[in-house]
Amino acid sequence: MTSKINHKLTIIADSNIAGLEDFFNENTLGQNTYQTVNIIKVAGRDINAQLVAKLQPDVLLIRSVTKVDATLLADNHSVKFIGSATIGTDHVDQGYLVERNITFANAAGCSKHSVAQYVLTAILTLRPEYWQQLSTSPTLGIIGLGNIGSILAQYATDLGWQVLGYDPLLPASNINNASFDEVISQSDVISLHVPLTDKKDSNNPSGSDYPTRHLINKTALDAMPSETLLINSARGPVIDAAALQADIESNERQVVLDVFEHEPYISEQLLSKLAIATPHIAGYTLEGKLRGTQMVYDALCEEFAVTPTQAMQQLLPVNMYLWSELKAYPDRLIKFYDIMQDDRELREKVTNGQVSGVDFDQLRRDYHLRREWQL
Ligand SMILES: NC(=O)c1ccc[n+]([C@@H]2O[C@H](COP(=O)([O-])OP(=O)(O)OC[C@H]3O[C@@H](n4cnc5c(N)ncnc54)[C@H](O)[C@@H]3O)[C@@H](O)[C@H]2O)c1
Ligand SMILES: O=C(O)[C@H](O)[C@H](O)COP(=O)(O)O
Repeated sequence: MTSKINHKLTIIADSNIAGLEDFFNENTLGQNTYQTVNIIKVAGRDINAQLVAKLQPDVLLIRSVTKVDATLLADNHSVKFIGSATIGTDHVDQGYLVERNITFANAAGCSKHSVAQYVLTAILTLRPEYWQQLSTSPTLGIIGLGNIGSILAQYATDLGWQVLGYDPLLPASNINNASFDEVISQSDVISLHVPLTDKKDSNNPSGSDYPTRHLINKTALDAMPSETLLINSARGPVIDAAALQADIESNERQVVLDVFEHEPYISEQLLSKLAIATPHIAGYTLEGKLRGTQMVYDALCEEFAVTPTQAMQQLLPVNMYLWSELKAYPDRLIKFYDIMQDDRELREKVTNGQVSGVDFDQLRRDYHLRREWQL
């Protein structure tokens, strides 16, 4: 950024970002740098080209529902920093931001424990016998072994489960130990932890040689034993929803979805077939969201050469949720996280054959943030 000294900093921020006022104000961004910090809080889906052109902000702070690309920034030449307080970045055209010399930061790994604990809760709610499988331990298939997948593998190993992992972009390891086909055909449970990517080609140079859109398609579902529990807390389009619906109808498969191909809309036809359904809240713990804000704040301070002065620990109430306690007393799971309450609240929103986008967003906006289990 050319001039670090300014008299006013304008930030447009997604109102669903936790701790906005605590992290972004005159004191936390350096008293000598900015005399005023003006935060305009907006619903993420309402951060659009017209607003960005009208307000000419210096900074955008977003979450996954704001698409950042040439359309959003066509008539704006003031933004110098964009932070997404999320892990996923599929909503951001990062190549375009490089062309525009706009610094981008996301919050890699911020909610890795939250999502892994969500997956464990779903599995153990549906299959409590897995707590202490004395005879044969269950096999957990994990597709994508980055921050979340690898943490989930640690929890699974801690419970004595077998892990079959597949990640073509990482070297073989004690968890990256199987082919895609082996995970699909030999797992009792399969959990998806990949980014949403499309095929790399001349039109999409930033794509992937291992695209994940519709990674789980009819072919994969046909090769999956009908008793295999399938869980998606990555991105909805990683699973072909039409193929999934047909698969559940013919195989009666147990499926858990926290993300949906046509999010924020969910058809009742699909919803009624799911064992557990939640409105994209797997990462929604107080720790996970505040850690996301912290990481974006730290990146903004680095951009402005300002020493960070706000730490999330100061914002966290006492946390009594211990993984060691839950392992010792599995029947306390519902007190740690009652996932079926989230499921019920989503299903109660069905009107006229679907969950509307407005209701889906309201559930996420008003979600009572869980607490992340402490190790
Ligand atoms: N539901 C939620 O609330 C929630 C919360 C956080 C993240 N997410 C989603 O989960 C995704 C994963 O998060 P993460 O922190 O583990 O990301 P990460 O980038 O740390 O790990 C993703 C892993 O997927 C691997 N991968 C990429 N393409 C693959 C393929 N075709 N097959 C197998 N593996 C492949 C990568 O090599 C990488 O190791 C995010 O991109 C985000 O979309 C969802
Ligand atoms: O990518 C992530 O971090 C998660 O999917 C996160 O939940 C994004 O959802 P958002 O709250 O941004 O809508």
